[in-house]
Amino acid sequence: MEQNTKAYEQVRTLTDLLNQYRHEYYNLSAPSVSDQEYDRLFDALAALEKETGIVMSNSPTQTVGYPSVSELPKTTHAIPLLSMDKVKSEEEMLSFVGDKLVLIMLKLDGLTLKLTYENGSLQEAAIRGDGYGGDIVTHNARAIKGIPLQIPHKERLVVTGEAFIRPSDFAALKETARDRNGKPYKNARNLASGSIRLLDSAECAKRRLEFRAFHVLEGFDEYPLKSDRLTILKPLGFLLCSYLKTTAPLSLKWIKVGIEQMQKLAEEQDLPIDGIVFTFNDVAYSKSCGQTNHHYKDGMAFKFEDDTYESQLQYIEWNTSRSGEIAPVAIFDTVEIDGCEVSRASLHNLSFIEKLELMPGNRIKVSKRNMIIPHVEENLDRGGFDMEKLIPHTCPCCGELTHIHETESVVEGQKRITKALHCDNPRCETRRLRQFVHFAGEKAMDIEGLSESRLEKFIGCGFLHSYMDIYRLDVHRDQIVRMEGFGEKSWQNLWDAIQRSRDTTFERYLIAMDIPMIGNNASKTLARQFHSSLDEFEEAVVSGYDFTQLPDFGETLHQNIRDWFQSEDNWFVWYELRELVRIAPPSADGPIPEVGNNPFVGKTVVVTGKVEPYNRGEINAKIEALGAHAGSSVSSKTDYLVCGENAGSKLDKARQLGIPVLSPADFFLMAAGA
Ligand SMILES: NC(=O)c1ccc[n+]([C@@H]2O[C@H](COP(=O)([O-])OP(=O)(O)OC[C@H]3O[C@@H](n4cnc5c(N)ncnc54)[C@H](O)[C@@H]3O)[C@@H](O)[C@H]2O)c1
Ligand SMILES: [Zn+2]
Repeated sequence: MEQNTKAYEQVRTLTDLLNQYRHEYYNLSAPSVSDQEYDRLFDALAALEKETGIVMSNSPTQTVGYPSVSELPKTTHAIPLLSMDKVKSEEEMLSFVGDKLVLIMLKLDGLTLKLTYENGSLQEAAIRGDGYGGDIVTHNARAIKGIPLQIPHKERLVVTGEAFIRPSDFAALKETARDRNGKPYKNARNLASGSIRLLDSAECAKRRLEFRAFHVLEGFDEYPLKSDRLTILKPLGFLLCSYLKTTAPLSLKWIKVGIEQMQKLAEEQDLPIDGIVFTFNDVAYSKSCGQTNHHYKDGMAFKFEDDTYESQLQYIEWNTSRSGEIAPVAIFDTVEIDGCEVSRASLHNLSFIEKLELMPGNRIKVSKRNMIIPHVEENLDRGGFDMEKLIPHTCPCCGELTHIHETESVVEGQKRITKALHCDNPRCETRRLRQFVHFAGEKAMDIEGLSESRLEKFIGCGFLHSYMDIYRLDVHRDQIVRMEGFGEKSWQNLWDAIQRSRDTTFERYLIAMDIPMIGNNASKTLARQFHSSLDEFEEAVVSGYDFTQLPDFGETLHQNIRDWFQSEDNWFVWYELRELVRIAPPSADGPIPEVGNNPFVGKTVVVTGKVEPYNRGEINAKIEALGAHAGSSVSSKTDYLVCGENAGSKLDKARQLGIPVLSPADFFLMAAGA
C-alpha cells in the first residue's frame, strides 16, 4: 500500500512538473529547461507509468501540446493534430521502417500550422494547440512567407506544415525581440511560437516567419501516396518541407545516409531542424497503422542523440595557477563517455559556476565537447546556489585571502563581466612554482632537466627567488650535489643545460616573460615585426606602439603587453635577464612563401585539432609557407579555420562567427591550387 502511494506521488509530481514545462513552452514561449532535459523527464515518466500502471489523465504521454491560455479565438481540429513518437538510433528507425517505402523529411523546428481552404481561398490558419483545438491566427497568415491566400483549387483542402524562423534570421532578431518576461528568446522555435500569436500582424511580419507544408490532411483523396499529394501543392503556391522519397526498402546504411543528407541540406539551406521524420508514403497503409492518444503510428522522428551523461558533483577542486587565478575543476562521479572514464571537468571561472548554480551534491549533465574535452552542460538540481559557501576564502596554497576579479569583455556587441577567483599574493608558492615551470619549459627557455619536482625543491631550499637565480645556481652546487636524486653527473647535466639555454631566440625570451596570451604565434609575429630585436620591441612599447595593427592581435593582447610593462618588477627581470642571454639574429632562411596559385596568400588561417602527420609547429610553418598568417585563436580577423581531429572550442567560435571551416583534406587541396 505504502509502495503504491509512493509510486502515485512520483507519477503525479513528474506529471505536474512536465505540465508546468509544457505551459512555459507552448503558451509562454519561454521554457525554463532545455528540450533534452524535457525529453529525459518525459522518457522517465513514460517508463514509470509503464512500471506502475499509474497514468494521470493530464499526463504529457497521453496528451499533446498544452491547452492554450491566449486571448485569441479558438478552433477545433476535426482530425486531431497529434505529436510524433521518437527514436534516437538508426537501428530503432530501421525496425520501425521495416520494408516499407517512406518519405525522409526534415523535422522543422517550429510549430504546426493547419491551413483550411474553401473555394480557393484561405479560410483559417490555426495552431495545433492541444491537438484537438488551438488558437486561430488567420490575421497573421499574410505576414508569413509561403502561405498562399488564394489557390487555383476550388475543393476543400486542409494542409498542415511547420511555421518557423531560420537560424540566420533568429541570430538577427534575438538582439531585439523579447519574450513576455522581457527576456531574449532562447531559440528560434520559441521566437516563432511567440511571434505567430502576436495580435498585430505588422509586428508579426517583422519576425520573418516562414511556412512549409509537410502533409495534406484533407483533399486529393484520389492520390494514394503522400508524396503525390505534396507535389501537387507546389503549383498551388505552397513551399514544401524538403524530403527524400525511397523507391526500395531501406537498409541501415541508407537510413544513415538519408539522415546525414537531410541534415546537410538543412544546414546548407539555413533551416532549423530538431530531427528527421520518417513517414510511410502509402496513405492507406498509414491509416491502417492507427494512433495513440499522443501520436499517429505512421511516422517516427529521429531525434539527434543527446550525448550528455548524468553524474553527481562531488566537490570543486581549486587550483592556483601562475597568474594567480584560482581555477575551479568539477570532480564528479565517474561516467563512461565513448569508452573513456571521465570524472573531472574544468569549470572555467566563477561566472560559469554561477550561471549553472552549481553546488556539491547536485546532479549534473556532462558531455565531451567535440568528442574530447569534458564539459559540464547542465545542473539538474538548481536552486541552492550560495557563492559565499562555495568558494574558498583563502588561497589553497599560501593561505592568503582570495579576491574576486571582474573583467569586462564585449561578446557579440554585448558587454559581459566575467568573475574569477584570485590569489593576489605575488609570493604564493604555487604561483611561483608554476611560473618557474613555465620559464624553464620547452617553449620558453627550454632548460632540460629543470623539472617541476626539482624546481619545487630548489624553491623550498630558498635557492630561487627570481629567474636570474637559475643562472646562479652554481652558488649552491655543493648542497645540490648532496640532495636526494642528485649526484655530480646529474648536477653537471643540469648546469650544462642551463648554460645552453642562454643561447636563445627572441620568441623564447618573450614567451619566458609570461606576458598573458603571448605564446608561439604572437611571439613569432612580434619577432617578424621587430626583426628579432629586443631593443626594437622595447622601443615600440615605450613609444606607445599600437599592437592591434599586427595580424591576430586584438585589444586584449595590446593591453596585456602594456600592463605587463607597467610593473617595475617585470622591467627589472626584462633587463637583468637580458644580460645573461644571447638572442639569435633573425633567420634569413625562413620559409620562402610558395605564394603563387593558392587562395591563402595574405589570409589568416587558424588550425584546431590534429592534422596528421604534422604537429602544431609544422602545420603552422606550412601555412606561413603559403604566404598566409598562422593565427592562434579564432576572431573576426580569421579567414579560415582548418579543423583536424579532436577539434576544440575554436570550432564553435568559428561557426558562431561564420568563418569558413576546412577539413585538412580541403586545406591541402586548396593549398595545392586545386
Ligand atoms: N523545453 C521545454 O520545456 C519543453 C516543453 C515541452 C516540449 N518541449 C519539446 O517539444 C517536444 C514535443 O513537442 P511536440 O509534441 O510538438 O512534438 P515534436 O516536436 O517532437 O514532434 C511533432 C511535431 O513535429 C513537427 N514537424 C516538423 N516537421 C515535420 C514533418 N516533416 N512531418 C511531421 N511533423 C513535423 C510538427 O509540428 C509536429 O507537431 C519535446 O520532445 C521537447 O523537445 C520542450
Ligand atoms: Zn596563494
